[in-house]
Amino acid sequence: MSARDAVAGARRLVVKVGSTSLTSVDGGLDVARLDALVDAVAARAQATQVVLVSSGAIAAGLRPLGLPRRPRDLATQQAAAAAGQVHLTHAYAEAFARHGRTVGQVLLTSHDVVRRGPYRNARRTFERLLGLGVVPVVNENDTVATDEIRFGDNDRLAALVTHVISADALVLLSDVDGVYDADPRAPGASLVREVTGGSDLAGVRVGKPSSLGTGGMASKLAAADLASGAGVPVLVAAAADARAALDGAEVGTVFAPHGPRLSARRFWLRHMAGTRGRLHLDAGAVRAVVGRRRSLLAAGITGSDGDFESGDVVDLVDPRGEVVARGVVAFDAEELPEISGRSSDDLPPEQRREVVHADDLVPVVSPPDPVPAEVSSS
Ligand SMILES: Nc1ncnc2c1ncn2[C@@H]1O[C@H](COP(=O)(O)OP(=O)(O)O)[C@@H](O)[C@H]1O
Ligand SMILES: N[C@@H](CCC(=O)OP(=O)(O)O)C(=O)O
Repeated sequence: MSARDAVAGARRLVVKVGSTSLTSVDGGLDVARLDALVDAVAARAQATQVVLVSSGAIAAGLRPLGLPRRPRDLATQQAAAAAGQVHLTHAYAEAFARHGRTVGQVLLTSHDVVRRGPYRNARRTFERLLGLGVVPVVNENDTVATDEIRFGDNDRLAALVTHVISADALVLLSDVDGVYDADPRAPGASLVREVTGGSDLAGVRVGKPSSLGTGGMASKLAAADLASGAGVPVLVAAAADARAALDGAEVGTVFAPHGPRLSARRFWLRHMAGTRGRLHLDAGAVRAVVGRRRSLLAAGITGSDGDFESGDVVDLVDPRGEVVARGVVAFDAEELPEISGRSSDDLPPEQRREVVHADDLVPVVSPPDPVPAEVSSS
């Protein structure tokens, strides 16, 4: 089955739409475009469970706060998101109501999907919302997300949500009708219709995001690479072509799936941007953790650095200093020196547990095909 057919036939679908497709350049929601998008999604949602990941909170907050352009500092971005998210959700609720559908707002930070408890909650909530026929409308919880726990861009968030709900396909909608081999604002750029491996992207050059977008095409490529590399077909298309895209028409750029599907927590652990510290492992621990997929015990740790707390994500490093795995640590940084190198029998009962449980651990593999980063400055 082709990736376009997979999108058309998906029983569960994640559709992500970017700020540029929902807002006008001077800030403020473009309700006509939002309505048109909702018409397309609602038509599809009759036969398919659809989760909508929508950007646009910051852009929608500019006008209400009297801001002339997208702010650069995090605090003002967060304030704009707080004001804008209200308008965004309201507009979606009204637009879907015209189709007799209810929306549910889901705001996530990366902690909510890395930590086991919140992850299970989020997954359960999605299942329940979908079971009730509600269309979940997801965004990053911008007001509380700090630099360390940000997804950073909604393309990545959408790739992750696709895994959280085990969706069959991911559609990334933007103001551009697919991936071009060069910045489409420059003359002569042509559309790449299908990506089956990194070689299809070898000649692709990526320019800056539009003035309202966050990640630009580079982040869409990275998200498409993450999702398709973990077994999910991806389509990048124009929001204006949403209906055709969701019907499997020959629009946009498709990324064929390759690689095994990972659980969402492992997917995120492997690909998340930042970690809070490092645990140094001896050779035996590396063999146990990477080779035999065992939990990491205190006995195999030779040292640690960083300022982490129990529940944070840390890198696991081999004796040569290479990162070999990532995992959720079950101790605070200050407890590690006291327990490192000691066998479980030597530890007091309250510390006799895995430092990183096997379920919270994923080996790190380097990506086979590099994704183009932003190169031009148009
Ligand atoms: N090689 C490329 N192919 C397609 N679009 C590109 C490319 N390089 C830069 N872009 C720009 O990326 C923009 C889309 O990213 P962005 O502004 O972040 O949108 P969104 O808000 O939809 O996430 C388009 O407006 C396009 O001009
Ligand atoms: N969470 C932010 C959007 C972040 C983002 O990735 O934006 P975009 O590049 O337009 O998809 C917001 O709602 O404004």
